[in-house]
Amino acid sequence: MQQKLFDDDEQLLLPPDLMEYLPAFIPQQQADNLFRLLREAAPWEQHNQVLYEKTVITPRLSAWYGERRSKEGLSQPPIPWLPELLQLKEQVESHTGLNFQGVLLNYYRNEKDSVAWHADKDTLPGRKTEIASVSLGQVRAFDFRKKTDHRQRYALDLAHGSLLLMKGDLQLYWEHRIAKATVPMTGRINLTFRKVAG
Ligand SMILES: O=C(O)CCC(=O)C(=O)O
Ligand SMILES: [Fe+2]
Repeated sequence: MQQKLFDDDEQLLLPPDLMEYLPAFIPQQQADNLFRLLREAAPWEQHNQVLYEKTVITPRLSAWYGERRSKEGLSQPPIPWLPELLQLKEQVESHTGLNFQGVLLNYYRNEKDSVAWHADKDTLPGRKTEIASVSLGQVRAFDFRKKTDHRQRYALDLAHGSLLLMKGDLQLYWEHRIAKATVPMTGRINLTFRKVAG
């Protein structure tokens, strides 16, 4: 049976082997508290990225907890978890039956912040990439498109307190992004739980 992931007036029924979406994964109160805590306490950084040979500032802030790897794939010293994040990690793990060693946080401060089309590559050799993505704050549209046919393109609104599980061959054949918005928006924090260690 196909799982329904969009409103009745939207067409796409996403294959449940690629994505699962739970709009109210954590209670409102927990989502409110986490948003406030992380906005104040996370070690936010803004990075440079090379785009078409120009170095530009990444249009969002990011932070890590737990295990992580450098761009070159080298493991980095782990960053200690906050108790509230460990609790969320346990909720995600018990819901998904997966284990995650690290979490990448993105903070989109307003409508001008974004992440460009990409697929996530931090796959362990020989395994499918499974990424559990929790969203807090402002609802933003998550777009995804087929790498080989950009006309196959869909959008999903990621709600405050929601969980999106990306799995299977999604990272292999599809790209995703959070586009800049054309109307004013408040802050959104996204947490992507990742498998880092072996
Ligand atoms: O903010 C999001 O929902 C997506 C973030 C993302 O794609 C990433 O961190 O790789
Ligand atoms: Fe991503």
